[in-house]
Amino acid sequence: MTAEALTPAIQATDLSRSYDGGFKAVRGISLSVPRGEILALLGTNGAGKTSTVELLEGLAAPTGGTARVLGHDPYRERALVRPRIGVMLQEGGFPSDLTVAETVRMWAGCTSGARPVGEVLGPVGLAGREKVRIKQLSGGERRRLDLACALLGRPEVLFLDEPTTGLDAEGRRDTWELVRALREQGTTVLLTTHYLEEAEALADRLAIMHQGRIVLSGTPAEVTAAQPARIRFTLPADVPAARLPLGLKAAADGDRIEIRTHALQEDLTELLGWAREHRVRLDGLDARSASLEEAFLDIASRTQDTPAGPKESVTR
Ligand SMILES: Nc1ncnc2c1ncn2[C@@H]1O[C@H](COP(=O)(O)OP(=O)(O)OP(=O)(O)O)[C@@H](O)[C@H]1O
Repeated sequence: MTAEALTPAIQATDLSRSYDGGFKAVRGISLSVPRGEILALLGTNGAGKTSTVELLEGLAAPTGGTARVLGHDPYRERALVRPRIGVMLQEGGFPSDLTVAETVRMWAGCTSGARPVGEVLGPVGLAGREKVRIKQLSGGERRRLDLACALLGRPEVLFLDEPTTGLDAEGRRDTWELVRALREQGTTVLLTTHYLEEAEALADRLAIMHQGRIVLSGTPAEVTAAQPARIRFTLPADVPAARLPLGLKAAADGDRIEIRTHALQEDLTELLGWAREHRVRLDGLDARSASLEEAFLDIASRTQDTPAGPKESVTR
């Protein structure tokens, strides 16, 4: 195996970016995406995802730290990196009077080794729409056209910034299939998304950004496992929460009880055993494992003053 094949497709080390006026949008993030993997970058609005992706795409110079794409600095060595990557921005911004085919041909003119128009329109579901003008396309169709253009140069690394925003459920699934097929062919993908189920369905690894930092990362299973599971129920009015077994870390909100636990099966067994022994009815009993959504909401609820915790990196 060559040295290049062993280099991660995308690597960021302590990367940061400040805008004019001094606002720090990216505050020292480190991540590494091996070749042929999909990394989903998640975060609330303004977390710094696009600012980060733009650094990795070579569209802006970092204020600090380093970025490497296919072993090169994407900003300083743009001429080397650009032909090997595909970029789907949040808003393609194509001239609205051009047709679909004209747009792809125009884009192909700026792409080294561009494949034929039909080869990219078919997979994104725009076959037969060649003569339609951009202004007549739906929002979802424009997103597909953005994707078609990003695929023109058979990129080794593909950056997708919110690729399925505006797509209906079927269009979203089709895009997922396409992205999975690209991974099968060895393409490395970095995607940002607001859809947690998209990240869960596609990504080998996730990184959740908050206020310019990566605060949680790992495989979808690891990120979810870091969160406690929850058991909820209501106790009868004549049973005070203090009578619950001490080992259960229960919090009461009126008569509604919540237990957050990393040992769901054991704690649920203990609770049900106690309820049976004392003939207590647990109304509205609900036990559920942690979800990515909970991990995300927990992070999103952190305020500016809350420390972001130890700096975590997405490395293997
Ligand atoms: N050109 C700019 N000048 C100054 N501040 C900017 C600029 N672009 C972005 N920002 C700020 O940087 C922060 C991060 O923005 P960024 O677009 O990277 O976040 P994001 O995670 O991609 O958000 P979204 O999910 O809304 O797309 C935001 O507070 C934003 O207002």
